[in-house]
Amino acid sequence: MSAPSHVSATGLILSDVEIGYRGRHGATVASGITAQARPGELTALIGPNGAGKSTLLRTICGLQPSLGGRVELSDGTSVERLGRTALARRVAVVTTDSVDPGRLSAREVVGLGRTPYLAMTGKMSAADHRIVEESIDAVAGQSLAARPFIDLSDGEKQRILAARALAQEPELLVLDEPTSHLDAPSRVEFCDLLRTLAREQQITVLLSSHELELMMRVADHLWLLGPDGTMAAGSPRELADRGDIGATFDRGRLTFDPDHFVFNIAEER
Ligand SMILES: Nc1ncnc2c1ncn2[C@@H]1O[C@H](COP(=O)(O)OP(=O)(O)OP(=O)(O)O)[C@@H](O)[C@H]1O
Repeated sequence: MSAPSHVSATGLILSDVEIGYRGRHGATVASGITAQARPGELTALIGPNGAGKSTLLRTICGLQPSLGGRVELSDGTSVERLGRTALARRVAVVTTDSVDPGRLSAREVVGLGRTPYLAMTGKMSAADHRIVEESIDAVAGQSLAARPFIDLSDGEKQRILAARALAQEPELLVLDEPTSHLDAPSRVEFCDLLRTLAREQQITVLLSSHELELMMRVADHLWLLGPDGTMAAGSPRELADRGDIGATFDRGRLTFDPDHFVFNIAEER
């Protein structure tokens, strides 16, 4: 599958973004967020529970409004200005609860990714079918394609949902904790797959995760959302060397070793 024609070198740009909730129980969750995610790279959003990762991803995907600042795609378009269909042609979202497939086959689930491109008839063209097959190929999913989606394992489902997202031909692929239900080898495989897709198709891939050691190893770029509502961005090595990872996650017996990208748990005293 080739890179979509609309990709550029800029990807996703956040400028002084404020996220949070309006209303009686609303509050600012984080502010002053300025960061970039580039095409061809895997950017991982990490941070402690409640820091605002899901809130930020929803804001980036246009699923909730920002409280301030700008979220822009490669050509400077604000996501909040795009209508639903235009947004779905440029931004694909994978969350664990984002699909209720009934008895749809895995191939039919991937086909849902073509929805933003279909005419009123809802009928897929030969080109749509070709893109669906290429998307299934990209995740090595042909052996799963005819099976009911609901019968697949969590790891297989994640691959098919990634294929559905690819079928949208997005420039930005956003995944909220995509590895949370996977075993250790599947986590590594799925992240490697995302990185390959980012590179080969020049997609900007942004995922959130609590798998800190894994993200330190697989991500090209990290966004670290701190408990104080600020964001630090840089390569895993840069954040480790600056002490940002330890400052955010060291607690009690747990300390981050910046030389080896691992967390150590001290013996109980
Ligand atoms: N609908 C809502 N209205 C008001 N506050 C909310 C709402 N949803 C989430 N919050 C609050 O926003 C903050 C950030 O939540 P969010 O789910 O974005 O964090 P997170 O980093 O994804 O957390 P976790 O790692 O635990 O999934 C939390 O304090 C949460 O209580």
